[in-house]
Amino acid sequence: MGEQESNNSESGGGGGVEDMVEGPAKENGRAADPRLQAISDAIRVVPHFPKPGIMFNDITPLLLRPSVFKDAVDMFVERYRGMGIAAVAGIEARGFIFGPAIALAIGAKFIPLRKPKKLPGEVISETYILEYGTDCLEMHVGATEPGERVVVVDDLVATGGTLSAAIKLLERAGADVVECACLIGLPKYKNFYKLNGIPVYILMESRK
Ligand SMILES: O=P(O)(O)OC[C@H]1O[C@H](OP(=O)(O)OP(=O)(O)O)[C@H](O)[C@@H]1O
Ligand SMILES: Nc1ncnc2[nH]cnc12
Repeated sequence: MGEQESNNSESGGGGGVEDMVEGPAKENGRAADPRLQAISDAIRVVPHFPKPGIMFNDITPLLLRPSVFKDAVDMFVERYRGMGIAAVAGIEARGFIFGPAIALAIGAKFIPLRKPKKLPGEVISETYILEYGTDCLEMHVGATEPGERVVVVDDLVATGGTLSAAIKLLERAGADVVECACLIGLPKYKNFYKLNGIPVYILMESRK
């Protein structure tokens, strides 16, 4: 089993606030999408989890409300349907909750980007720095073909390190990463995203 590794601890290079796509709350100056309030209300902010000082955005209450969960998925489906997206790449673990539903609805395949030593086949790897530690993502060799249009899905972007690692994995395999999509963006980091020029679309900023 081969493994190719690359380290993005110096951040992805390029990027910055211009990579941020305004979410539906502000898009084109229109009124906020009426579904957003219930989505926002269903996200619980837990102080000091998993470490002191971290305000943890917990999406599990949203999953307990099927109509609100569906609205969140639908908002991404409405954005990406008809855009020639061949694959949705979901980031373990919480990108696995939203990504497959979006992929099925737009007729795309789903690519799991997993934490180390979970995928049984040949993988490529990227290490990255988190708000509260370091981690690594892996993807099966052959999961995507050169030139395929891919959207990366996760629940939340904080520093952008995880999305940056995902973009690098996909681009190393020749994919055309169109956009990253998250429910939540942490505003304290939004000027610092390093995502190699790939836009990040968020439904909302964290309330705290
Ligand atoms: O923008 P960043 O600073 O990289 O942080 C965002 C990432 O952190 C969280 O996952 P986490 O690493 O906690 O893993 P988990 O979903 O397995 O709990 C979240 O689901 C994102 O994947
Ligand atoms: N504040 C936060 N809440 C939930 N997930 C996170 N991942 C990184 N920072 C996070």
